[in-house]
Amino acid sequence: MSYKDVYQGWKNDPEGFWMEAAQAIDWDQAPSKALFDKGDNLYEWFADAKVNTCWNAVDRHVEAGRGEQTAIIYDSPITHTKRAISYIELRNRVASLAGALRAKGIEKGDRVIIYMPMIPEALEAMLACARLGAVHSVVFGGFAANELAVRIDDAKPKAIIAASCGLEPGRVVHYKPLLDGAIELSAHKPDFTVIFQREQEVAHLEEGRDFNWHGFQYGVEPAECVPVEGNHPAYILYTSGTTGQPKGVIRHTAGQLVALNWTMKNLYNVDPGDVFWAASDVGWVVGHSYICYGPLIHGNTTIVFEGKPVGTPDAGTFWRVISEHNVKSFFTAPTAFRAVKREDPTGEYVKKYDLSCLKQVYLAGERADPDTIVWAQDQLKVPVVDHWWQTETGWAIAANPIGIEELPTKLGSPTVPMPGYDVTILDDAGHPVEPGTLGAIAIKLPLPPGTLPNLWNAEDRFKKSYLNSFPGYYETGDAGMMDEDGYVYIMARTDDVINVAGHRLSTGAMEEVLAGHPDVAECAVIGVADSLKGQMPVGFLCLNAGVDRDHGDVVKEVVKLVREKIGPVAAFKLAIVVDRLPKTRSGKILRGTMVSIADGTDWKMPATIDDPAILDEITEALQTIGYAKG
Ligand SMILES: CCC(=O)SCCNC(=O)CCNC(=O)[C@H](O)C(C)(C)COP(=O)(O)OP(=O)(O)OC[C@H]1O[C@@H](n2cnc3c(N)ncnc32)[C@H](O)[C@@H]1OP(=O)(O)O
Repeated sequence: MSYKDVYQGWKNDPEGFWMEAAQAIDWDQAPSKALFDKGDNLYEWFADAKVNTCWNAVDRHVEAGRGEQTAIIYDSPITHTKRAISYIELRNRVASLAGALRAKGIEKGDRVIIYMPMIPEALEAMLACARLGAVHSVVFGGFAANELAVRIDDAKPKAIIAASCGLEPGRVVHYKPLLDGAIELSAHKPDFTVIFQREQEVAHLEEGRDFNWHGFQYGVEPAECVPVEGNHPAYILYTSGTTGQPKGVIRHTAGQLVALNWTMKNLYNVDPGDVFWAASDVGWVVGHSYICYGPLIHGNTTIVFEGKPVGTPDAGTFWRVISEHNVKSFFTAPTAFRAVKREDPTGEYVKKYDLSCLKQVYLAGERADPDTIVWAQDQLKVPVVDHWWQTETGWAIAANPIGIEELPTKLGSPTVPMPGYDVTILDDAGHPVEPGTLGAIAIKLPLPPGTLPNLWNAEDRFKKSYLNSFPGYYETGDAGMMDEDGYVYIMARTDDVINVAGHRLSTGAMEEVLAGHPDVAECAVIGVADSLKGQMPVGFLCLNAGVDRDHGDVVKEVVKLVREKIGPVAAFKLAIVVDRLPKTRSGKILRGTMVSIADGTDWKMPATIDDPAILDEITEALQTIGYAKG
């Protein structure tokens, strides 16, 4: 069948399409129907089913006689470690961990925060929660204690599972002190923590609160898989919004199982037993969907890679891993390829490895620039698929569905909508626009299985953020267009969220930190174009009257403050002191115009600007740090 047939098949009978896809899942109680309309534009999928994620991701493969197949390959160039874990080992390890969590009181519905680096134990912790029906919330290791505390207060976890440390090139990330700091800062206190002690740093455990990963499993009864309702939350994953308070995206159990399983063949073109590698982090949605759940549900081998595209030890690391572990489909962020390309533009490292196993490459997390795609195509000689999705959707909105049919690539486009997504471009008044016309990218409701049904404890915010602007549609927050062939083009965000090295960050959250500096009266943060990371944040600071300190010192202090409060992942390194910020007459800061000036792209004087002279001041200030060169 062609893509067109499959997409049309879904359009003709959406529920039939997903009921058929649902047959690939082992149900404790099969769903009576696919879609449940909850009213008020809220929908759930397979809500009346009973099912367990861990059973589908682990146990069923053992039951089917594939227990000896490798489930997880751990490859850590940082620690010079490689390890393979079979499905049977994974089942035993997860059942034991889940048993220990249960013995300490964790039950279905309890929240468990996971704060771990890229080690197999992070996946085991996720799966152990899934086994019990506990709702995990993984927090990325590059976030600081304050961000962890915000998530603890929102999710109210009964337990936190963490590692003693993470390892970044050249430095140890001291997770345990960060965790202790977060618990100190948060109003909600977990009952207990479980610490995986890494040999690179053994952390102090607080008697009665902190338990050793191995020790607390001693003598416990392994836990069986607990069937949960189809609409039971599998996890909460926090993502940046326009303010410092992150949004807790909920993923329902059954929808995730059905949708991710469908994508593994139809989009990523792998069969059970094939090796699939997503070089991301468990702290991001890619890590949830395509390091942990998708490949395991589908019976693939997944890779947990603890390293970087360059420097661990060189720009050939990706190719070594692909060749050594027989990777068939590889998923990474454009920023990672840009880093490799910068060090090895002519692909000398590529030539050192036999990459005949590699059949296709997938890029996501940020817009893939044509240069990077062409470079990857030339070097790797396989299809390079840019695809577009979001933390909210959990899987691709638009892609080239290679497992169905390889469509022609159009550089700059992540190709076409996937079944389940009725993508529409709307004007400001909410009317669909003609092909080739720029507008807000919206998706006609209902969204497909596996996407967010709501935000954790924040239904009003969910409606305000996604549903209210265009009634009957999900607002993606991206602007773009579709061409005559139905190809989607993503051009920009419609809000103040920026994307730095594939990490979605809130400029609003950074502004909240800058505004907390005692010498700062007013501030703005924008994302400027960066040839490596896509975008980089730049802060503008207006100091309080009477402050005559060295501007360089204030800048150093705010840079440190953002690292301490949000974390190194914010990559906030640039700030400038200015006298005034450009605003409209109603007081709105003209961030978009500031971005155009910084990037040297065309811009028009905003009709509502209060004082045009301020834009000259901003231009001069940006030139002092190497931007706005025209
Ligand atoms: C499709 C749906 C989605 O969008 S899901 C999100 C998809 N995004 C991704 O998968 C992210 C892709 N990006 C990456 O993997 C990395 O940025 C790559 C390309 C590997 C580069 O890494 P790196 O060189 O560390 O740069 P960076 O900008 O990521 O890091 C900035 C600073 O943060 C630090 N950091 C990073 N990760 C961690 C971590 N897990 N724990 C602690 N710290 C971390 C880095 O060390 C770096 O720190 P520093 O400022 O250099 O001191």
